[in-house]
Amino acid sequence: MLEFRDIVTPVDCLVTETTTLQEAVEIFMEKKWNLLPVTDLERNLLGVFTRSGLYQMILEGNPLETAIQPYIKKEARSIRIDTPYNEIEQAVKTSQVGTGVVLDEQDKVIGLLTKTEMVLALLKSANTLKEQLETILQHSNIGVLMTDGSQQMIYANEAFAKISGRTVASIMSRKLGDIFPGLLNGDDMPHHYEKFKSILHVSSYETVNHEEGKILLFQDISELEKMAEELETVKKLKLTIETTLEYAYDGILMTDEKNRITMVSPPMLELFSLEKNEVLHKPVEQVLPQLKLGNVFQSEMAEVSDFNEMNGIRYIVNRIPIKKDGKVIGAIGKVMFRQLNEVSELFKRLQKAENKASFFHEQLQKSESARFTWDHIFSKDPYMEKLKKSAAKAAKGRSTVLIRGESGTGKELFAHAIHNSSARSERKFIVVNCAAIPEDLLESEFFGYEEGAFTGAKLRGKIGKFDLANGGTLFLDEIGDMSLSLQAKLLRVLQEREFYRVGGNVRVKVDVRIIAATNRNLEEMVRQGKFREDLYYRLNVISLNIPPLRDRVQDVEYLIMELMKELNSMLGTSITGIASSAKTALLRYEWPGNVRELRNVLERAMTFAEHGKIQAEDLPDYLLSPLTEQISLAEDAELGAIRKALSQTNGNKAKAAKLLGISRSGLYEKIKKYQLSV
Ligand SMILES: Nc1ncnc2c1ncn2[C@@H]1O[C@H](COP(=O)(O)OP(=O)(O)OP(=O)(O)O)[C@@H](O)[C@H]1O
Repeated sequence: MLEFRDIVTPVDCLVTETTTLQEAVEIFMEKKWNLLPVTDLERNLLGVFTRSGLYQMILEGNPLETAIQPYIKKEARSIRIDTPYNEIEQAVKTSQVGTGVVLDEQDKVIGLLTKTEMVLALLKSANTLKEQLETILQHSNIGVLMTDGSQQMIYANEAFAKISGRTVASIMSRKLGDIFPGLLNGDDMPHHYEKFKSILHVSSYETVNHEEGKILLFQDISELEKMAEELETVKKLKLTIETTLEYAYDGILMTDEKNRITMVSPPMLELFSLEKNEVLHKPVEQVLPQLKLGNVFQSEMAEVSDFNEMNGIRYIVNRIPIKKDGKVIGAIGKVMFRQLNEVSELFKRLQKAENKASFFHEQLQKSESARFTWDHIFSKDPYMEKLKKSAAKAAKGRSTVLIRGESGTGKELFAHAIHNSSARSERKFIVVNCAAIPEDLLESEFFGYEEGAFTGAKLRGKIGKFDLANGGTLFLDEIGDMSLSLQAKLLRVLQEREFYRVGGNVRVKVDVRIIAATNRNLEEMVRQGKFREDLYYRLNVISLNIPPLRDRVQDVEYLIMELMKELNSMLGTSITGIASSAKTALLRYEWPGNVRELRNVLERAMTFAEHGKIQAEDLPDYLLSPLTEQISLAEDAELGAIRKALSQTNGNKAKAAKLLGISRSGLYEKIKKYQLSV
């Protein structure tokens, strides 16, 4: 910007009232000025001595040593140096006089301002401006064309030459319409000029001849298009990442160079119970400090955390730095928890299976001895307590014991306890499940066989269960399933305390205590001729009838607690609680499979239970919508009466039907309807 100071001609000589004509002539000759400012000795302006004053002094014949004082013009035009430049420009344009005196801020004379100097200065500044503009235009990416009033090209820059594919020289000195026909369509609005892949801005200016010249600016948009394409690619990439995050199985979040969250996946929000708008653009340290994602900004290395826990869900964090040119510009935090749960669930199951295997291995070691005592038979039911007491008393003698009761009520448990509290507890306890052994093998199972007993077979002899149990106890489970012929042989052993091995003719003496068990109605079988009456009386010396679990209401709750303790040690679990909804379902259920079923249900639930408590959903579905729920009040009463009748008659359906006053087939129908296990 042009400064006023730059165009002032400094006055370096002192002209006062006493300056002589000679001195004045000499100064005029040297300085070529039109006037001399006249001051006092402090350079305060007193007036001006002009060239015409000088000529007048000479013409009037003043001698050269005459002082100029009488010819000084008092009304001198002066301008302060701090006057703004545009005001000066205006003042010079309108002033009648060609030269003004310039005063400094203290009104002392410092110089002169002439119109010539002003014009020269303006010309110089215009030139500078032109040069600056040309430099800008030459280096600009915008193509520039300029015409005069007759559309004659007067300027084209390199950028335009590049855009149009011509040289500057070939463009210049030609008419615009000749080389670029149709370039000016009369519309001055910026528009897309397809031929040069540019946006064209056309503007008009007034030439020195007052004609309308044109300035055309071409903005190359091929670069812009490339950037737009890149932007589109970036946008697509962002969308891909966002979609991936949306459906990611793990919790994932990304941060920028200031570790502020830029993207986050729904599982991450779900795990930490957060909303997207609570975390987005926030520093990770503020909203999810537990991820410790800031670590990777220091270490610049990916790392994996130890196990952490959130609301009982275990998770691990993968921290990954995002690097650009060796600098960390962000981080990715990946939280794995879903697979972990599955893996740890499988791991848990494996552990439980291993515990179970070792438990059964231990049990196997003890298989030929009675494992259970009275303490293993859990009950709070007064009748059961009485039953245990009488069984314990009976155990002391050597009489045969017959244990009755539905499947899973604990008959075998009683047999074990009887043996263990008998005088034979140190001897063997042998179990034979009469229903599980094929009919044709039962005899040899019981009595064994001699070597070579079977024709053609080079079989070595086999020791039978009676031999094995000698001195101890033989538990005959499911005695009601034994064939009549074997019943006869069994009866003989019981009576004579001796037997013959299969294929043998030597009498073998044995001292075996028999405990038999069945869930069948032996009396009915005797009546039907399916069970020998004499054997029935022989076995039924001491009879223990174990009531079903549904008739021992208080036992259900007690058994749940005791069995849970036992199962915990067997499965290696630490399930101690049970949700009330689950408990209600267990208490409401009818338990057709008795304690065995209850035990199985608990074992399954404890395998599935998380966080130390059995929930309703850990129970099998059939337990949650029990049949009883669908039974009306009247049916409820009917069911109760049938159960009572059956238990009073020891499961004898004929007697029970009589008691109920209905036909036997009617009773069978009801049993089917209520799915009673008898
Ligand atoms: N009172 C009880 N206390 C603890 N566990 C019991 C009790 N009654 C039964 N059980 C358990 O229930 C399961 C079935 O018991 P057990 O085998 O003695 O029944 P069972 O009447 O002999 O059955 P089945 O007639 O089908 O042979 C066993 O796991 C046993 O430990």
